[in-house]
Amino acid sequence: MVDYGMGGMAGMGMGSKGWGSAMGGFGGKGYGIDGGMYGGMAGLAGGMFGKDYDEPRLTCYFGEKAYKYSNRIIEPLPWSRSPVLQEIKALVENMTGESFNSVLCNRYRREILEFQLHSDNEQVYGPKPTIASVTLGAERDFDLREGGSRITAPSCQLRVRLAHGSLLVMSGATQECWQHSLPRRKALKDERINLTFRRIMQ
Ligand SMILES: O=C(O)CCC(=O)C(=O)O
Ligand SMILES: [Fe+2]
Repeated sequence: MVDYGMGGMAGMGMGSKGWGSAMGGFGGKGYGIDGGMYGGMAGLAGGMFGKDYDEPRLTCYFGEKAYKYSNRIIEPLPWSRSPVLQEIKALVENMTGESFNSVLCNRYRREILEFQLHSDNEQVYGPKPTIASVTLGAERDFDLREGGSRITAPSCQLRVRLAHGSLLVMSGATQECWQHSLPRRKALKDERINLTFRRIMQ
């Protein structure tokens, strides 16, 4: 785990070691995630929310409570639909020492598009949330820019390469003081799946 040491206020670490058999399943086709995940993703892409548009990524969400995302409400799929995700969640919890009750899954079908600068600072996560981000498939650059509700003049920027099997942990005041994005890139051969494990306050 590499600690990027953001002055103790915000913390970010990264690592890829220590994955068990769950990750092995992601090497081949279909990433080993069961039909539940793909079913859910296809459902969202098909305009489940009334407004049908071509999203740059397919999204699904597992957890217990509905999730508000870009002015949309995403109903959770039950954990029982994906034993693989349960296994990965347990590994991530073990590695981070945190407990998570939801995971947002993004499957990127057109890598050429960017994921715009944002912070995951919704109230539902509470103050200083820990968000653990797992990358599967294609590598992708992940940019961090200092700024956000508490900082008006951005000063620091950071680029991290998210490799297959990597775990990026954003904690402390990361969401308050930093924004993150995926920069625009040429189309990649492989798809990418990103899993962000989060704790939603009950
Ligand atoms: O795909 C990624 O690495 C980041 C996704 C992200 O920032 C999000 O879902 O909020
Ligand atoms: Fe994010």
